[in-house]
Amino acid sequence: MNIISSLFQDQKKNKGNLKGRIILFMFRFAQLTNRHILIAILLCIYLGFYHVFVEWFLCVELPRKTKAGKGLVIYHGQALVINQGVVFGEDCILRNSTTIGHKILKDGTFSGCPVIGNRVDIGANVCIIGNVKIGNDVKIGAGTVVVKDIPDNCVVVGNPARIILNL
Ligand SMILES: CC(C)(COP(=O)(O)OP(=O)(O)OC[C@H]1O[C@@H](n2cnc3c(N)ncnc32)[C@H](O)[C@@H]1OP(=O)(O)O)[C@@H](O)C(=O)NCCC(=O)NCCS
Ligand SMILES: CC(=O)OC[C@H](N)C(=O)O
Repeated sequence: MNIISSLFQDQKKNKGNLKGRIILFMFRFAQLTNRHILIAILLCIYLGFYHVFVEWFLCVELPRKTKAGKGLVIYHGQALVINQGVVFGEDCILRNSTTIGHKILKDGTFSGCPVIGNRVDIGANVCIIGNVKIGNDVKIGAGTVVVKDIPDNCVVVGNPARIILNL
């Protein structure tokens, strides 16, 4: 993944959305520390600042280890919680009050995390949990709870998510 080109694409996609731009700039910069332990050591004060400012003040948990393709958009962002194991494709949209992460299995271990395709538009108040795969070109309606795989090219809504439209 090219962090610098992702950074430029994110900025382009978040035009007019200063808060999204700031969060994503700081996220991509924090991702540089994934490249080598020495970079992480050099930037440890920055990582502390990223953690306090973005997580505590802006209420967006977007760990530096989360994999995200270029062109990520964050609208509003409050109460957005993403697990570090989540993978996003390119040009995905995230909004407020959304949780994407793993679940605790019956034996007490953690499941895998969602793998999300390209051009997935995730509405407000969505939960996507567990080892699920979301296809490309998917719209996930506000308030949807996703616990199973979603195929390409569709719109899903509800709890549990159901397809209302094939695109
Ligand atoms: C899912 C979504 C993309 C569908 O938009 P749309 O294609 O214009 O769909 P429609 O409004 O024509 O609704 C189609 C049907 O789905 C239902 N529906 C739409 N969105 C729904 C949702 N989020 N949850 C449950 N049902 C929903 C409608 O009630 C309608 O049902 P009906 O056919 O029985 O009357 C949109 O409703 C949505 O939720 N977008 C998220 C945007 C968002 O989060 N905005 C907040 C900004 S912070
Ligand atoms: C809450 C709202 O309407 O926000 C609009 C914004 N463009 C979005 O899609 O998130």
